[in-house]
Amino acid sequence: MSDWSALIRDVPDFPKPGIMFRDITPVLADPAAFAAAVAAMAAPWRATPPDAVAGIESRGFILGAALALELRCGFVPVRKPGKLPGRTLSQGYRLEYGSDRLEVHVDAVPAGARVLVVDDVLATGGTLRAATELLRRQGAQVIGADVLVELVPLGGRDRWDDAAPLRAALLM
Ligand SMILES: O=P(O)(O)OC[C@H]1O[C@H](OP(=O)(O)OP(=O)(O)O)[C@H](O)[C@@H]1O
Ligand SMILES: Nc1ncnc2[nH]cnc12
Repeated sequence: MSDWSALIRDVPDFPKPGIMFRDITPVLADPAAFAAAVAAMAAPWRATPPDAVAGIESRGFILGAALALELRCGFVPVRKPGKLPGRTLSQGYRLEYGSDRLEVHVDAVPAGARVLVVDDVLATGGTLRAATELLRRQGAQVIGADVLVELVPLGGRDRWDDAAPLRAALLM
């Protein structure tokens, strides 16, 4: 299996001074590494796959869509404001280097559908928390969350604090 994690590149002071940015684009650019990374994310969910993967814009779209194909389920976009054409629900949040809002279509999934929330990086945890609350407000049953990389010192897992499991393919 490819050591995809060795391809993650550290970029200091991006997007702001003091932030060490973990850049996953070299993993995505390498076919064997990309496939191995998605397989690692899929492994915990293969036995009981979700009805849908909800990917968080924008890096969560790349991994979430690949994971949905791998797990043979649907894909739901959780988007930044003003991008979805239908009626939406909206939720504000703070992340490691700023604040933003997320939106989801009111009819994104049927009530009670089993949804897995997916993103590339768990940092302070605000993004994943907001996406999960938004999907629950929409009527989804969030069965868990799945990230490629968990930045352990930033404490996102404490913020998660949820009965649904949070899986990370790599701890840094
Ligand atoms: O755990 P947190 O502190 O909330 O941070 C994690 C979030 O930060 C990044 O998203 P960003 O908003 O930079 O968007 P992008 O995917 O469009 O680059 C990353 O893709 C996660 O979604
Ligand atoms: N340090 C970091 N590297 C990459 N993505 C991030 N999202 C939030 N913090 C991040």
